[in-house]
Amino acid sequence: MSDPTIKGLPPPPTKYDGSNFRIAIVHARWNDAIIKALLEGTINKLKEQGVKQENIVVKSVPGSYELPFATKQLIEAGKTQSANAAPSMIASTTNLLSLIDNTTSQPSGDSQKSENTNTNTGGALTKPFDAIISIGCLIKGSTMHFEYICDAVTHGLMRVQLDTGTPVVFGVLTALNDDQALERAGIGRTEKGKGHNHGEDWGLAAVELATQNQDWVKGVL
Ligand SMILES: Nc1c(NC[C@H](O)[C@H](O)[C@H](O)CO)[nH]c(=O)[nH]c1=O
Ligand SMILES: CC(=O)[C@@H](O)COP(=O)(O)O
Repeated sequence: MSDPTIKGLPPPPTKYDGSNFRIAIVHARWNDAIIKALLEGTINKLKEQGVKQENIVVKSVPGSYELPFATKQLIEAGKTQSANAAPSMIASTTNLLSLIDNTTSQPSGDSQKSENTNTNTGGALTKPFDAIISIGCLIKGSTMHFEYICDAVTHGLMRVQLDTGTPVVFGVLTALNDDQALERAGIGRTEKGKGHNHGEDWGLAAVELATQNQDWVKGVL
């Protein structure tokens, strides 16, 4: 086992506030016991940073090979949902303003703000996703299938985030055996102990990148 004082993710440089973020998680179902542990670790860490349960959207696909396509489609679906919600948001804001001052008022610049933080009647945000976490677990078998899927998924997820401008956290374990995967899901069963749930690192990365990206897209450094 590597030296934990050397390898690993240090605490984030600052405490991030995830309370206004909308995060999507898309996970494969292969190697389900490991996926379930990773998913729990990810969601717990998101909520620990203030992301609300109603603003965490979870979808699943059969295997890791489907992750890049599903991730891309989820990002686009979030943008479409936000655009569809915007007119109703403006209308309801206008109606509310006219009720308040009893005169018809044009949507203020604030309506732009409401478009960016749309909420529907359920309280869940309907703005585009601030980050996506793509979770899978690939375990080497006896053929080259493992190598090809690992390579395709890795490059596919990187391309999705660069093409869309939405942060995509790489939550895919590429394990050579079951125990390597179990240890990285925090449910190890050998003398090495339970290990560390990498889902926690992915939850941290999602909120950090969402925070930094909201400044970068506005030209704030
Ligand atoms: N062997 C694993 C797979 N294989 C399935 C593929 O990901 C894919 O669903 C299939 O080829 C149909 O397109 N998936 C994993 O996530 N983990 C594995 O260990
Ligand atoms: C990651 C895989 O696709 C792998 O589990 C498939 O196993 P095999 O190479 O024995 O078919």
